[in-house]
Formats: sequence, structure tokens, C-alpha cells
Amino acid sequence: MIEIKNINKSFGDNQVIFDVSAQFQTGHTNLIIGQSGHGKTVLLKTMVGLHSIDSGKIIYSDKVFSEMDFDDQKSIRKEIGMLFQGSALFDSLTVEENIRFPLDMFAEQSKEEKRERVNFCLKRVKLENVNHLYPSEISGGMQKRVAIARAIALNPKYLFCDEPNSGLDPKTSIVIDNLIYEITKEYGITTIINTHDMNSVMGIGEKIIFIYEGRKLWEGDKEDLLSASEERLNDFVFASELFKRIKKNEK
Ligand SMILES: Nc1ncnc2c1ncn2[C@@H]1O[C@H](COP(=O)(O)OP(=O)(O)OP(=O)(O)O)[C@@H](O)[C@H]1O
Repeated sequence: MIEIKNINKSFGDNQVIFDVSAQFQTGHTNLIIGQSGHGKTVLLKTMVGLHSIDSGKIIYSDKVFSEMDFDDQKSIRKEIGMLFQGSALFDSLTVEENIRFPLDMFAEQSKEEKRERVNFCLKRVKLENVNHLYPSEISGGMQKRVAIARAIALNPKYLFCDEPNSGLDPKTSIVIDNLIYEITKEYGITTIINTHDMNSVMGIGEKIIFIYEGRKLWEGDKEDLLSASEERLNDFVFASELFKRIKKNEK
């Protein structure tokens, strides 16, 4: 489990996260939802140590990550897989080299063991025989799969995904969502996903927190979401014509 307690974060005079507390459950897909620019990415980056925090606590299992020095944080960083916006693959490296990258950084394995791990991860995301291709030679959906394979290369306990579906068509988005969900269950990972895609929310939103202007305004699961009374959450959820119609039909 990951717990954050009373997180505040500013850039200069501009405070973007206000007193956010939440728990993210092991073996579940935990979603952070909200409109663009309301602080989801900043919150996620503070949790993995890419941004410092002004105050509050970030706790991984029972270890207070936010109070550790950089070297001590390394033991937790090794257990974190990350899937950034876009795919953030290295364009100049092949698929195999991209997936091997975290292994070269952190794993003490032979070349052969690393190759086996790369192939295992590729197989897990249902890609094979693409080892020697470059990111520009595969589709956007395939690039996401490679990014997932890279994120799970070190067998992470924690997986952070920032807008995993950005730039994908609805059908491919569902494939990627399902893959993240399956991997979460299979390996008992604490998965945290930033999204503003309501299809993802209704598909894989086991636990959801809603961020508005840097504040947590609501939390619950996808069953509670459609009947929530928080007005700003409803504005977000029912922004699309499709969800407006669903609401109308339910009445
Ligand atoms: N490095 C930074 N320096 C200064 N301000 C920043 C920085 N990163 C983010 N911000 C500001 O923090 C606020 C929240 O941005 P953030 O990227 O977290 O939003 P978001 O909800 O993730 O949006 P999106 O879905 O578009 O990624 C914005 O006002 C943004 O301009």
C-alpha cells in the first residue's frame, strides 16, 4: 500500500497541491482523475520523488519515503515501474534495448538472464519478434505495450501510469487498460493511474480519487461515481454527450 498524508506542493508562489491525503491499495488499480491542469501529474511526480514536497508524508508500505535521503530512496525506486505520458521510449534504442534499460541500471543479471527477462516481458504484453525494431517502426499501441514491458521489467511492487491512453483510439485504449489491470492482479502490484478518460474510469476504476484545483474533493469506486453528489465531480463525469445520455436514461 502507498499512503500520502497532507501533501502540499508549490512552484514558487503558485501552490498546485493542497493538503491531499489518500491511500492506494495493493493489488488494485487506483485512479487519480480530474481535468487537465488540476495537479494529477504533479501529485504523481511527488509520489515517486521527481518533485520535492513542501509538507506532508509519502509512505510506501511502512517506509516514510519522503523523509529518506536520496540513497535510501533508491531501494524503493527499484520497486517502482513508471509509464509516462506518451510512451517515453528512447527513440535511438531498439525495443529490446528500451526494455533492458532498467535491468542494466538496477539488476545484477547476466546478459542471457536479461535477454530472457526482456522476452518474458514482451510475451506478457503480447508482443514477439519486435526486439530489433525501433519505436518509430511500430504503432502507438505497440509502443505503449513496450513501455508497459519496460515498466514491469524489474518486477515492480508499485506501478505509476500517467495518462496511459493518451493518443490511442478507444479500442486500443481498452486493450492497454485491460493489460494494466491484468498485470496489477497477476503480480499484486499497487497501481496508480492518472486519467481523464471516463472509459478507463468505468473500465478499471477500482478505487478513485478526484482532484480539482489541486484538492481532493471526492473518493470512492466506479459504482459510487455516477451517483455522487459532488457537483464539480459531476461536471467532470458528465461532460461528454455519451455520459449525459447515460444519466438521462437512468432517471
Ligand atoms: N515544473 C513545473 N513548474 C511550474 N509549474 C508547474 C510545473 N509542473 C506543473 N506545473 C503547474 O501545476 C499545475 C498542475 O499541472 P499538472 O500537470 O499536474 O496537471 P494535470 O492534472 O496532470 O494535467 P494533464 O492531464 O493535462 O497532464 C498546472 O498549473 C501547471 O502549470
